[in-house]
Amino acid sequence: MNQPRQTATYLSKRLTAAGLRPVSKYGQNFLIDLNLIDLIANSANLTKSDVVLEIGTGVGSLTSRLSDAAGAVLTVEIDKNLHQLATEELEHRDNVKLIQGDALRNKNALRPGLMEMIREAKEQIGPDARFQLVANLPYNVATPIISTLLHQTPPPDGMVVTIQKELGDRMAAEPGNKDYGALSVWLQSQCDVEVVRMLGPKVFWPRPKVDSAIIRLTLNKEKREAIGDLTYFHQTVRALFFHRRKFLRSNVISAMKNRLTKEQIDEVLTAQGHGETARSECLSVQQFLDLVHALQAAEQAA
Ligand SMILES: C[S@@+](CC[C@H](N)C(=O)[O-])C[C@H]1O[C@@H](n2cnc3c(N)ncnc32)[C@H](O)[C@@H]1O
Repeated sequence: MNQPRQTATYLSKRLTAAGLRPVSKYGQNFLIDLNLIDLIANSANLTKSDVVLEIGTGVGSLTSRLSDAAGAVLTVEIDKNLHQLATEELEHRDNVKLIQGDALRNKNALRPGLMEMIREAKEQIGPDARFQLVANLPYNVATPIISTLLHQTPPPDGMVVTIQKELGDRMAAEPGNKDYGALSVWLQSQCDVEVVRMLGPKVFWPRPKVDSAIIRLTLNKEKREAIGDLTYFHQTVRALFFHRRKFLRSNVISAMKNRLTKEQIDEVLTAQGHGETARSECLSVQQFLDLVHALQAAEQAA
C-alpha cells in the first residue's frame, strides 16, 4: 500500500492545496515522524482480531497503519475538511469506516451510536475480537475520551494514545505524588498504565507549546470486576479528591452529605484504618476500593 509521506512540508502543502490550515481549537498538531506513527501502531500489538477506534483521523496517516494491522478501524474526525481529505486517502481501504463529527456527546458521554458500531464490528470478527483505542488524541478531549471509554460495554482491552505529558503524569502517578488524583485512581483501578515514549514539540506540525507522551493502558479484567459499581466508584473517588487540601474525613463527609451521618462515616474510616489526619492523596488504589465499598455497604445498610 502507498503510505503518505509525513513531513511538515508535505502536510503543509497538502493542507494548503486544499485551502486549509491547522485549526488549533481542534488540537490539530500532526505527528510528522513516520517512525513515531509506527511506534504508536506497533505498541498496540494489533492483529486482524482487533477493532480499533481512532479519534482524530487528521489526514489519515495513522489510520492507514492501523488499517494494515487491524481487522477493522473506526475513525472519527470532527473537522469536515480533514474528514474529506482523509476519505480521499483511505476510501480504497475496506476495513476503515470514517465518521465525521464529534467523538463526544458531552464530557461524560460518547457520540451516540459509536459503541453500537464497535460492538457490531467485534461481532463480525468473532469471539476472539478485541477492542482497542489507538490515537494521537486531541489534547482538550483526551481525558473525557479515555475516562468515558472505561464506562462502556465493552471497555477497550487496550489503549495506546499520544497525549499531553502532564496528563500522562497524572495517569501514571503513584500515591503521595502531586499528580496523583481521581484520574490516576480511576485508570489504575482497572488498567496497567505504562509510558511508552516521551515526545518533544518538534515531532509535531505545527509544534505544540507542551511536551507529549505515548501512553499504553492495558485493561485488567479481574481488577475491573473487583470494582463492582463503576459509576458509584468513579463518582465517589472524584468527590474524595474534590478539596485536595482537606483531610480525607472532610472530603468523605462532603461526598456523603445527606447519605451517611458523621458517626457512620467515622465508623467506616476507623474500620478501614484511616485516622483523622489521613489525606486522599496518600491512599493506594486498593485502599480507595476498600473504602468506597465500605461506604457503599454502609449506605445500603442505613
Ligand atoms: C492531534 S490531531 C491527530 C491527527 C492524526 N491522527 C495524526 O496523528 O497526525 C487530533 C485530530 O483530532 C480531531 N479532533 C479534535 N477534536 C475532536 C473531537 N471532539 N472528535 C473527533 N475528532 C476531533 C482534530 O481535528 C485533529 O484532526
